Amino acid sequence: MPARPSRLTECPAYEALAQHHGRIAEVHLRDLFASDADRFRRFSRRLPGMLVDFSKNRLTDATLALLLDLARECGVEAKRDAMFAGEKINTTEGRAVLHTALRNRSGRPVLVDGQDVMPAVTAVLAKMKDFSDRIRSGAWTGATGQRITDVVNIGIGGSDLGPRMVVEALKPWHQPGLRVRFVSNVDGSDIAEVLKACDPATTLFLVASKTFTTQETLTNAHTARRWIVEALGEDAVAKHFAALSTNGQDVAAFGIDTANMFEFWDWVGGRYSLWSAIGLPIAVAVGFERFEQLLAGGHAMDEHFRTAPLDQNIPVLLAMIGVWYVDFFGADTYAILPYDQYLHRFPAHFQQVDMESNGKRVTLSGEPVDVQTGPILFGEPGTNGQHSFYQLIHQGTRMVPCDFIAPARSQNPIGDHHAILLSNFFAQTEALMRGKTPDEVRAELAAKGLDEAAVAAALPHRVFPGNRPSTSILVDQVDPHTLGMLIALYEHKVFVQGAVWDVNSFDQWGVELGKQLAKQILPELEAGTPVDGHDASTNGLINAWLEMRTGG
Ligand SMILES: O=P(O)(O)OC[C@H]1O[C@H](O)[C@H](O)[C@@H](O)[C@@H]1O
Repeated sequence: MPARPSRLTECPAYEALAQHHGRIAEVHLRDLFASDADRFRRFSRRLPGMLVDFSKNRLTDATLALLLDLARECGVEAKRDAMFAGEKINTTEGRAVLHTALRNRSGRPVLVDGQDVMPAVTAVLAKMKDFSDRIRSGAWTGATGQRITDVVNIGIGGSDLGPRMVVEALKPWHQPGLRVRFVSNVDGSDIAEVLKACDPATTLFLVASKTFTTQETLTNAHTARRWIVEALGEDAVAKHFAALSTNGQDVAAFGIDTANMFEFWDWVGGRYSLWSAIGLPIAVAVGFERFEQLLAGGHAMDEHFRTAPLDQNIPVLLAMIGVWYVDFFGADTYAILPYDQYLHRFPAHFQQVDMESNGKRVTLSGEPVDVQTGPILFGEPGTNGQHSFYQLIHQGTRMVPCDFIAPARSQNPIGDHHAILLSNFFAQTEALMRGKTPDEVRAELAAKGLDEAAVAAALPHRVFPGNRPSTSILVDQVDPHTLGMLIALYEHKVFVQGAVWDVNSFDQWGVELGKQLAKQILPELEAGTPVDGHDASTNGLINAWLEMRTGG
């Protein structure tokens, strides 16, 4: 593979795209649809159970060809193959990136440092099956012999968002009488509210932390441990705690029997870890068989990503469309809008996956990037978002590319709810694309009997420019397999964008500084004497808090 130019803007396709952008920026999507009856067919792709329509994006055949040229010039295919092959593509941490091995159902070995990781993956899966079966059947009992009714996952970041999102998404498959709860925030209110709802005799904690050093998780875990020990005694810990971690030593030091530890490995990134032992709360909530279906869905998307030609490759297409908006249209933001209540944590999970992966400012070789990188991601389920922030998406000054996701079939087919939901799903993308022209507004207002002056005054406020891009993803239903496909699709999309921007999508050094400073400040707060070692604002805030905290 010829080396890519050190700067993205020096890639021939980048230059060509910049010129092409000048031409396409003037073109309205309404006209692209009007002039091409075949546009939907040409700009949509299907996989079993999934339709991805990207025809309502600001692109033509020429755009797509150039975007795929750019992907090739950036070596996306070789980087993808390097990831699947277990090369240490997380260069700042010297680690392979192999969440794909966790869901590898192919029987092919996956080598890290010459060693096949699959036997260890399979062994942990077997242990997860055994454990989740025993919790669900009631064979695992607490210290007093009662069955477990509440499993509380204590974790944060990747050790919370992914499993929490999936557990929420698969609620129709939860076992009655067995609740899976999540505690993440170090704010004591988070754990306090969960403990209020639980009985120590029937509660089991999963302490989920890749490093087992995360302050929030350990603080919450210690509080949970005290709660169990106070109610049931020290010996109860073994029956009421398990750990999901890569760090056996610290798990043992915490006092959790390593027999109750579910291992994973440094080649699993935190935000990609829901497929690993971190997925144990998922297996407990919906059963191991369905957890395996989730893995199978992820694997199906891996196979597609690994083998499909770029112009058929859905993660690649979505990634390059994203690059198009970020780098050529200057779009700073990006919205994921699931029209499915069960997917309400999907945007929150991908906020971490995307923003922690590609929120980077230097290339792999440490040079400042010469283009914008990861966008600001936000989202809420439809239709709720429609009554909140969609106004800005329709009529604000910024372009906000949106992904709309909906299931064809509802898990709760009640009356006409689903048809109403989907009518909104279809209507929003149509409205964003078409907009409403001055002529249309004029005719509408005139029909209402408004006089000319009133029409003229109202007109600018009622016009929708349209031409606002969206991608629609329709899935058969939100079930474990489809959800696995969807998650892996977005993971790979983020990967491809990171490959184009030439950043390390698998480290997160930006999280460290605040952590270090908090460690310095905590003893100052505990000492309780006024401070003067920080900047004036930080000193002022700390000293004010020291006064205010007593409520005096
Ligand atoms: O799983 P842990 O080691 O406890 O890490 C939990 C989270 O905290 C870190 O600060 C990172 O920003 C996240 O990527 C990670 O998922």
